[in-house]
Amino acid sequence: MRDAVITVENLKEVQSMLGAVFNATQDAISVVDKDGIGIMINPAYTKITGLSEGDVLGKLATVDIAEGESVHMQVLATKKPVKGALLRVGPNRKEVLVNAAPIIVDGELIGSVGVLHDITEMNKLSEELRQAKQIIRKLEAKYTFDDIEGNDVELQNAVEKAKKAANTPATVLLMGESGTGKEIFAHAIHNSSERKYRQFVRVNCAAIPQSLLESELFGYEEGAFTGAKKGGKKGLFEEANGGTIFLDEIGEINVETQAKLLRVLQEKEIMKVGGIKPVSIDVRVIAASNIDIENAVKQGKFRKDLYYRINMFPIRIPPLKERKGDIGCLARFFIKKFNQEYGRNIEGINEDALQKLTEYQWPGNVRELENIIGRAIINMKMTEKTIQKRHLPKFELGDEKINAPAEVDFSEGGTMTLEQLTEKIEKEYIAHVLRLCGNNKTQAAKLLQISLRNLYYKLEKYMIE
Ligand SMILES: Nc1ncnc2c1ncn2[C@@H]1O[C@H](COP(=O)(O)OP(=O)(O)OP(=O)(O)O)[C@@H](O)[C@H]1O
Repeated sequence: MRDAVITVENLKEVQSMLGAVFNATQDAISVVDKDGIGIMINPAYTKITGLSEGDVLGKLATVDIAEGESVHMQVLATKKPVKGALLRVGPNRKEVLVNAAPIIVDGELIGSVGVLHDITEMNKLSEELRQAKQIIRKLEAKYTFDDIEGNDVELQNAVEKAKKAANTPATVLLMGESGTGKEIFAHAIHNSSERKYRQFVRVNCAAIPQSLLESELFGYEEGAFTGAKKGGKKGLFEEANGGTIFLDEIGEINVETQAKLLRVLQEKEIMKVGGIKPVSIDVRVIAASNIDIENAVKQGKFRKDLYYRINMFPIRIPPLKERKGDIGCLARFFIKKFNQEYGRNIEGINEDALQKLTEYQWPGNVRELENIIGRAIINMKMTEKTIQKRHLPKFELGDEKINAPAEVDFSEGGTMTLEQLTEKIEKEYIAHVLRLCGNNKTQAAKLLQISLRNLYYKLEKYMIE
């Protein structure tokens, strides 16, 4: 008898504790009986859904649903819990995340309990996050057509073509030597297209090792290969969904990945590595190449069908040596830019210096001219206001010999292994050749007689900028 009293007292205690939790929790709770008829709700339920006890108790579980399927009814039908269902409830169509579980007593189903979490705040925050990301993305694709300097007729034709392309969903192929401004064009096309508030993703196809390229571009499923991340990985195409993907150095993609890329362009869907279900995507592709892809097609290195696909809207950007008339305005443009960056007040460049710039062949194109102007300004005294010939650094191919052996100092003999010494010389020589080519990597690779991909590999290995 005494034991029974204690149990009853405990039961009361437990009951009032549960009641307190039930009433105090910020999440809405609703309980229905085995027939799906509402029997209990807590105050948070009314606060979130706007429905009072009178609206739901004694009524079928579907009464509070504005959009979606009743989770209570699913639980009662299956006797299994339901997790993470998204529903809209009540007259205000509040968006909630619902978890529900069956109530089973002595093996018998007697009802279902549901917990509804208000996700309006979470949605508001994710929307704010999305907008913040958009702004960052916009900053990422930072150039517009106004940033493309130059009056040359062929360059202006290219700009006009790019503006037209921007208004269409067409795949664009930008062709031009290294440093001619392909990336600025890609940014500008994206920024004046209807996708401008979405992601712009740049991929340097030559800088990603062949073995990783496919999984980087298309992603992979969990367990696709040894070392694959748990949960798999999104590919760059998926990252760019809704926006633009800029495939730089597209000529460097291997033939197998070319086949996959062709499929993406044709079917507008990607297949992850190790995946079985294609994923639909909506991405505008801008490809760029500084090699002659038509030639690569003839040599069997690039798929003809892919070439036709990407060559729908070809735009050729002329090298600087073909538009020397633009050197003056570009030089002045970069002076202005460096004045701001370095806090200087350089007023211009004189005729002699300009003449020297015009005589040069500019293998590194506009990028090289930008570097030369930057270095000239660094060479100038604070009191000097005009760039003169003597301020220009050595930049003519031929001023230094490409094959000049690197200076090797053996005084520290014995402190380096042969491998370390070989690497040291290799690093210096690559940096030297790159400088001579005005940072034109394609030309440097050609002179070094290594592939562009191998050059990228070595640049990363030796951390050469
Ligand atoms: N017409 C231009 N007006 C102003 N700046 C330019 C122009 N063309 C190129 N530049 C500048 O030159 C540099 C190189 O341009 P960009 O990176 O777009 O060249 P790229 O053709 O993509 O080179 P790569 O093939 O090596 O990637 C950038 O700093 C860019 O701002």
